[in-house]
Amino acid sequence: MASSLEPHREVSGEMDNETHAFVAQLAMGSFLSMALKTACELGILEIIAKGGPDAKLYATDIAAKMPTKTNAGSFAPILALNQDKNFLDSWSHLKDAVLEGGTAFNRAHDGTSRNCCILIRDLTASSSVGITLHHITSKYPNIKGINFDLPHVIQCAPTYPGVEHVAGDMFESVPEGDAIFMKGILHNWSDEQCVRLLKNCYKVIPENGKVIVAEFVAPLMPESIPSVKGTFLLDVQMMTQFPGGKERTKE
Ligand SMILES: C[S@@+](CC[C@H](N)C(=O)[O-])C[C@H]1O[C@@H](n2cnc3c(N)ncnc32)[C@H](O)[C@@H]1O
Repeated sequence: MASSLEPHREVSGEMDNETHAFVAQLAMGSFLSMALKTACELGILEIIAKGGPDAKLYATDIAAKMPTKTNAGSFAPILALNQDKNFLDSWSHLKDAVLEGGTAFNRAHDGTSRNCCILIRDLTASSSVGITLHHITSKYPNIKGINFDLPHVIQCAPTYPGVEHVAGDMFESVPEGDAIFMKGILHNWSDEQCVRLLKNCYKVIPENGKVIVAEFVAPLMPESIPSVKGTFLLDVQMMTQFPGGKERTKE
């Protein structure tokens, strides 16, 4: 008999985004109970329910009604609340089951983006042991790659053709490159730390250089689909493991 946990299609080779998101959900499932426990302890569910069915509550509105006082300053609980609330909102069936009250939502900002085309000769990447860079240089052997990471990580990195391993601290400086590719790096760090890192990247790229960032994009409105649930699971994981870490919206 078919169950909602069974995959809906055959997956061969590369996983598609929704399948990957579903696997991530299973792997990070414990964050749902952690977020729910925190929401209960902070009284978030009661506050939203008390707002009534038509209430539109921002995270700051909910934070203002919370009796809990923390030592972390006023910004930290609001930030944490946003992350926890987005995550819970993306589990709409849970929200519907628990809440009879209003909807909580986030402030929207307009933003624009543009596409760019890049030609890379030297590519610097912060990428652990260099596997991502190896995928790139094996397909495009004209690209020379520099895998940059902390010394204890570089120590364990295997040798790949076209990939040079360089050890250092990206908050001090990063190696030069026509392009700098960072996958899953910025979400570990606070906005201030990201700015510091991005400034270090800017210093070492040429005038027409590129900094390429690969991250999950958090939507402005939580939706109950696997890719969004996965992004907010990761958001909660970042919040719990890295001070200031978070998944960011496109803006
Ligand atoms: C989330 S992992 C990167 C994941 C990898 N890019 C991938 O796609 O699988 C973050 C990496 O940043 C490295 N890192 C952390 N602090 C660093 C620093 N100050 N300087 C350089 N690398 C650092 C970590 O050692 C780790 O390998």
